[in-house]
Amino acid sequence: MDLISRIAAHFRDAIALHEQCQDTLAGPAAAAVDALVFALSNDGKILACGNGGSAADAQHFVAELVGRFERERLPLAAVTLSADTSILTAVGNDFGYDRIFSQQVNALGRPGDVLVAISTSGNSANVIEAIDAAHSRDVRVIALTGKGGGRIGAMLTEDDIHLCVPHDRTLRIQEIHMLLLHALCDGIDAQLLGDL
Ligand SMILES: O=C(CO)[C@@H](O)[C@H](O)[C@H](O)[C@H](O)COP(=O)(O)O
Ligand SMILES: [Zn+2]
Repeated sequence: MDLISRIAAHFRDAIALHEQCQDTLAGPAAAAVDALVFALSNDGKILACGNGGSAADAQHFVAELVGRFERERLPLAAVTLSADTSILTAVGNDFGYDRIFSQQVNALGRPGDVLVAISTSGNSANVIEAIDAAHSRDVRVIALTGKGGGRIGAMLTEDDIHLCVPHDRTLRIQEIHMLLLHALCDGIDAQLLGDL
């Protein structure tokens, strides 16, 4: 396949997946907005984590909550668990990589908080341990996954919210995850500030 056809195929595949997700994920994403707004309006905070590209997505999402999205508003309480290199290296070095997020959930998580846990495979051990820690601390979980949800899909409770992208390629799943995270920011602002 020549390079232009190869790139065009990315667009075609992404368009088809976006259309599919428009039908299946808008409802669960609206429930996620309600959960986030409820937490933020009741002194709760948002913790977000993921590995690799999902670490960048978590950071991107939190920056838009603490800073701003499209409109000026009060800063919102949110922390990225995948951004502090000293914590990540100390906990990873002393206790193991699987504990890098759960240690922070145990340090920071309080009942009424929300953990936004991002894993395209649904199988990253450190994200799984973070969700376990969230459950033990009455922190609600919003999980963004793909590939059928993996072990994370199987461990979520009725109180949690699962946004599972129906695709097997990490890059496509990440593209929808970022759209979802922007939709969550937009929904939060619409609830707090009114429709644009
Ligand atoms: O961004 C990418 C691939 O697009 C990679 O950095 C990717 O995020 C990493 O391989 C992650 O370790 C994958 O973890 P996960 O999404 O399965 O939890
Ligand atoms: Zn990537």
